Amino acid sequence: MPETPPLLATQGVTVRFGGNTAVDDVSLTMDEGRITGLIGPNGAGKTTMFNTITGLQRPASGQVLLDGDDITRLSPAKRARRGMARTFQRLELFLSLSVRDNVRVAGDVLRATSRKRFDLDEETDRILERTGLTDVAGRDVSDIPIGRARVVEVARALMTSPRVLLLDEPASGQTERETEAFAETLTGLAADGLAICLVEHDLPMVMRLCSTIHVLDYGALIASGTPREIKESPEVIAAYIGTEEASHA
Ligand SMILES: Nc1ncnc2c1ncn2[C@@H]1O[C@H](COP(=O)(O)OP(=O)(O)OP(=O)(O)O)[C@@H](O)[C@H]1O
Repeated sequence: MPETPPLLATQGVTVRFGGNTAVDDVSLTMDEGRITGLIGPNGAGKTTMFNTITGLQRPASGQVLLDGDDITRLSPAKRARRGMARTFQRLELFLSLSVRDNVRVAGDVLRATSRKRFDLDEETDRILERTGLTDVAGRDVSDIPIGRARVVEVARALMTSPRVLLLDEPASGQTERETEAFAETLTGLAADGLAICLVEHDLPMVMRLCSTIHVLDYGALIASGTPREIKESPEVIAAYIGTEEASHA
């Protein structure tokens, strides 16, 4: 029996900006039903990896595979249609719209551009409930704490019914309590089968939620493993965990 390929994989991905190698020969995987961490110091190449996986950045070499299919040349829109969704480090929300409308509009776009048929209001309510946003649904995004606005971004990404969800520093700006609730939401989403990839400087959160963690340093993958393996890796301690940077995490 042939082995089932990971839901998402990169193979030997290299990205260069002029003479600077931002990502250097990186191979990693993400599986359905799991939260995978992608960590490393500032400038290590995490966002560039997300951009390459979602199609915003063309790699100099290497492949991105979804279900084992090479999607390296597909546009971001085609990848989205195949089940990829992401959030950005900077909030990309409509500040003067309500939380509900910010989420609803993503479903509206999906209905207009795909053959998917669903009740938009029902689906919006379901996602708001799923992400714990029902209590602020009617408020303008500009009027809620930034930590909860980050969850609105996630809710919006969920409206496209993704199979892979890439989150770029989703907990930044969250209070401890918000992070606690958010972590529970992510665990629930993964339990439903979603593959989640988390770029996050909050190391305790990453260690608690992720089954596998990939560590980048200066563009190179220096370790991949369970939280325990990562915590004990001499390379990771030297490059990241042992540095002052990690003490801010
Ligand atoms: N569009 C670009 N043009 C030139 N260099 C870039 C570009 N985007 C990223 N870089 C460089 O590539 C390297 C990796 O950057 P990237 O933003 O992927 O790191 P990161 O791990 O996401 O960092 P952070 O934790 O600060 O978000 C850095 O040296 C960065 O300066």
